[in-house]
Amino acid sequence: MTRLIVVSNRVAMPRDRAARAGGLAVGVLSALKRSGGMWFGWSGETSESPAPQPKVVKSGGITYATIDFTADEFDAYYNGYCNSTLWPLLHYRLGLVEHSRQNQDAYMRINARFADHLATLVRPGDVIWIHDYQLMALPGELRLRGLRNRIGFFLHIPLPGPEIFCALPAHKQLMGSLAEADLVGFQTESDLRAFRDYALYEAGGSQRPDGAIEMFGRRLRAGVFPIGIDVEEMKALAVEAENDEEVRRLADSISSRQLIIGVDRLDYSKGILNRIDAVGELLTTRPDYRNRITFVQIAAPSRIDVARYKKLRREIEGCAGRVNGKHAEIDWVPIRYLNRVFPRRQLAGFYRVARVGLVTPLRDGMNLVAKEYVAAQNPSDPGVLVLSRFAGAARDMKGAIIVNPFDQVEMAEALDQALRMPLPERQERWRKLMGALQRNDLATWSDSFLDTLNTSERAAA
Ligand SMILES: O=P(O)(O)OC[C@H]1O[C@H](O[C@H]2O[C@H](CO)[C@@H](O)[C@H](O)[C@H]2O)[C@H](O)[C@@H](O)[C@@H]1O
Ligand SMILES: O=c1ccn([C@@H]2O[C@H](COP(=O)(O)OP(=O)(O)O)[C@@H](O)[C@H]2O)c(=O)[nH]1
Repeated sequence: MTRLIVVSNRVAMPRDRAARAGGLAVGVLSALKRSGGMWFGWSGETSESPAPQPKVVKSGGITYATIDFTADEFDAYYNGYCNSTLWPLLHYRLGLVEHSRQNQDAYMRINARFADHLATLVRPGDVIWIHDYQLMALPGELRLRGLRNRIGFFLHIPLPGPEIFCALPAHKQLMGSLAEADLVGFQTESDLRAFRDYALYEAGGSQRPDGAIEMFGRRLRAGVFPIGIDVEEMKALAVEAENDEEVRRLADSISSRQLIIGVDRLDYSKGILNRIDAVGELLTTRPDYRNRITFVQIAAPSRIDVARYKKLRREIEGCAGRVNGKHAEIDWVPIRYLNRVFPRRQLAGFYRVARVGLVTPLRDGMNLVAKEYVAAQNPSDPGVLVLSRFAGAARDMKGAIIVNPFDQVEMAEALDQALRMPLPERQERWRKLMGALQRNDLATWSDSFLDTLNTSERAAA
């Protein structure tokens, strides 16, 4: 049997799982639990002199192999190139992109170091599945070291068209590296189209009748594999959470009001400011909602050393404070803002108590929170999902109220519609959404990606 080697920047170690938020780790872990194998990546730690060999831990059929970065590498690679250059660029935010050659070099060096370690860990016949924008240079680095294994690459975040992507000075290096993979996977058709456009119109490549893409002298497959969730797990968590102390506290404190919930990493791609303004707009235009709703926004700290994230935190505090200041009454505040990470089992309970799940990113690869919210609902009294059209999740979640997160008025109207929605319509929409989640769950995502990878033709163009 072939062994699966998963490679991602972040590895969710068994001991610190509850402490970190992020859909990639949740998805990868659950895929590895099913197949067993090895997970290689960054430990999440920095040290002055990282050990020359990865630290290896075995648990539950998975071998975890992790390396540390130095503080300087963490700064230039993770805070710098990954999260101040690639992240804003790939989320269509050219105005936020910061670029420096030093950070680009650090990114290339870390990708090369990952390849050095993998070259010693990987056996012939292993299948390598690389995840996300932090490791776009890795397929090329692995080939440079002579590895002939099947390599798959999955991009969890959006890919903009070449008009935007080519602003990146290293666009050719990174796309040239992806071309060394056997399969490149995306969350949506729009991301795949952007990749194809790059191949055809920027790299002078072509598309073969069987769908394979040729560019930079290589032939590879590319496809859409939208990530899903473990629906049964989330359903069970939500039912169990009814007895959780924090969930009870939330439910008791809401009393007869209607709860609107937002759950995100604190990230500008998630549209938290626009969302708070939309709640303010609702209370301004429909004052009868005063004292009848509560909006709970959980914003889990993320990338806290990056300047733009620090600034956003201050902006959210200011924005929530303004809306509360304007609309609060002596015994009620409309917005409860929590700047911390909650374990998923508690989130499941919070989702179930909420009448509205407000998921309005300005741009998002998928957004697993939208899917978790739906799976956690009580079938006899389900809540309503209000979802941004710019989340990958919007592609197949047609039972949601779909909104443009840049349109505050439309969002306030959607909230009003959700809060007033009669039970039969809520149930009908929920059944439709659950159908979509079940047809395309986490197992479907990893199985279909790995099946396609294992059967893809492997040849240079
Ligand atoms: O590792 P961090 O810097 O702490 O960030 C957490 C993860 O955020 C991003 O998640 C993405 O993947 C999700 C699952 O496919 C998807 O639903 C979401 O839309 C994406 O934003 C990031 O892509 C990961 O690499 C990070 O680990
Ligand atoms: O306090 C929190 C906030 C979020 N999450 C989890 O983090 C993931 C976020 O994934 P999503 O795809 O929505 O966005 P990402 O953060 O990966 O961009 C979901 O599984 C959430 O349940 C969590 O465990 N605790």
